[in-house]
Amino acid sequence: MAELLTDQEISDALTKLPDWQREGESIVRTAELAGFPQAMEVVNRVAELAESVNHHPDIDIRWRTVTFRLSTHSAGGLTVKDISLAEQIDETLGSV
Ligand SMILES: C[C@H](O)[C@H](O)[C@H]1CNC2=NC(N)=NC(=O)C2=N1
Repeated sequence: MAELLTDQEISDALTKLPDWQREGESIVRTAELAGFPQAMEVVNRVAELAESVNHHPDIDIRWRTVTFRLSTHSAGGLTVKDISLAEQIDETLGSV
């Protein structure tokens, strides 16, 4: 099972994830897309990513605003899996 990250490790990781914020034992990012179709495109791409790494974000979709929340449920907090998927989500958002 992935090891929990320390507070310092989380802070360090977030310096490279400027669009993400820590909220307790999660990291959260909200993105505004051009419209609902684009929002669903991003969500579907992230769903494929999540399946490929077997690590899944909580996703909140409100028209063109999508919020991703990451935490490693099995570890009860933040692990490298969350940081890695956040980086991949940023790449996906950067490509739409
Ligand atoms: C059995 C399966 O590997 C686990 O339930 C996976 C699925 N996706 C997951 N996603 C997240 N965010 N945390 C987990 O602990 C997790 N565990």
